[in-house]
Amino acid sequence: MDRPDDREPLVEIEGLRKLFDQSQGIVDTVLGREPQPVRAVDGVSLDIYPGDTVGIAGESGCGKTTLGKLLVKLYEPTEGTIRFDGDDVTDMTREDERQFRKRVQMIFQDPFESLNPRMTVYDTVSEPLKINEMVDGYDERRSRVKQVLEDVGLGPAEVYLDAFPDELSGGERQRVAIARALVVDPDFVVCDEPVSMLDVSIRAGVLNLMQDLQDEYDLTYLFISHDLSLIRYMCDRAGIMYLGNMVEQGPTDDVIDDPKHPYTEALFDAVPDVELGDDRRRANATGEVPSPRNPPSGCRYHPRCAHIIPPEDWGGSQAAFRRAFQFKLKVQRGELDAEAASDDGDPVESLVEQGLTLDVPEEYRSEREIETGGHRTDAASLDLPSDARTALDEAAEALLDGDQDAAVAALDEVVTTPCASRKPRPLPSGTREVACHRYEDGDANTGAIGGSNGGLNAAPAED
Ligand SMILES: Nc1ncnc2c1ncn2[C@@H]1O[C@H](COP(=O)(O)OP(=O)(O)OP(=O)(O)O)[C@@H](O)[C@H]1O
Repeated sequence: MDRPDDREPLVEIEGLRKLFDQSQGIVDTVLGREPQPVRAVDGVSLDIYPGDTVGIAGESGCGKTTLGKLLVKLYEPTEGTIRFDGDDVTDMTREDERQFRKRVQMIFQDPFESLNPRMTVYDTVSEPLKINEMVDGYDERRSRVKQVLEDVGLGPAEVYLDAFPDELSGGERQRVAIARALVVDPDFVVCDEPVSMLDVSIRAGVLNLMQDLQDEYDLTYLFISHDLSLIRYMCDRAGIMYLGNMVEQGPTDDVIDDPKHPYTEALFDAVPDVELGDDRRRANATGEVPSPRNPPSGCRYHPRCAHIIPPEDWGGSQAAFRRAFQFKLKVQRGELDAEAASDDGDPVESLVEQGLTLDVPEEYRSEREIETGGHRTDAASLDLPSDARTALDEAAEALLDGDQDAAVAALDEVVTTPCASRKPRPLPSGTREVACHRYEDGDANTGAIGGSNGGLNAAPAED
């Protein structure tokens, strides 16, 4: 993979995991099920180089904030290592940890929550200096605080020193939070959605300020954001997370302009202000994000993936396989309505049609899908191979008999995917690293698992 240069990384993350134990819900308790931990971060590796701005993007709940908090040691990892400037962060002496806490800071999304309402701006910004015993005496401390306030655009500083947070605007409050982070002259700052709570009209000003401060204070940034246009604007490198995994990482422009992982493609499709145009709608995710307590086997993304890989002996197109796989998922989840189908002329046909329909979540719908209420209704024209069609019919008949297990068993021989059997390793592909079975031979168009593509090449993804 393309590396910025031959410098040593400032932050090295390897195999990082954070599982949160959660108390059981009532259903689990009644059914006597073992509580499942939330797999918030589940095997992330990433290097961050000095002076870089790295962006982490992904849907809500994919583990971005947890990753950020692990990096500043607000959480201890369940597994894996974080090295900062060569030192293992999880195994530090008290003195090393004191130094680390000075060198690494975090700016949070909500300046209303991150600032103590009972502390003045001076007290807020000077507190880290006192805790870290960094400057001698009141005069020096006051002059340092004033300098940082001016640096973050709160000048003249005298106007702000005695103000309380509720006397400030949202933008001013976030600048105070930035000043508090910078007053100890850190090397690495994790910025978790730093402008998302601010009025749109002032966001650019705060981001530009953060860019200026990066030069002035010689900072390395990790930006966490839903906002892909912000990631594009601020970050040299981008990492895309899905259900606790890093699915793709590399130079930001490459990741955005030529996404390789199907999830990255879907994510950019969903963002109107990254102007990709309709011809870039190469992949759409289907369904909702699964629970991180019980993530899918193999590739976490496979149940929603537009490029899911058919088995080697699949006789139809990839598009047809994807529909058949959606059918199987709906059978497994008990989502097919056999009762409604029974009222139709041909209940088997009706149930098969129901199962083959892709349900596209609102944020991913194209104009055509919005018109059809999020369903793609051209299931009848699919080139399903005859053995698959037979399996689907058998499954539908079993469902109509009320036998879900038999329905799943009917599909198990024919509708299988290598994507569900093994988790893909992040591997270099061009300028980046991609964790997708389609790239295990280096390029999506030259093969798939085992060297044969099972019909993958011949079949472009559905649009
Ligand atoms: N302290 C915690 N205890 C239990 N579960 C947690 C805790 N913190 C986060 N989680 C869970 O871990 C998963 C990842 O959460 P996280 O906040 O890291 O995601 P995120 O990508 O930052 O989401 P968002 O963009 O909504 O902030 C979620 O399912 C969340 O509910």
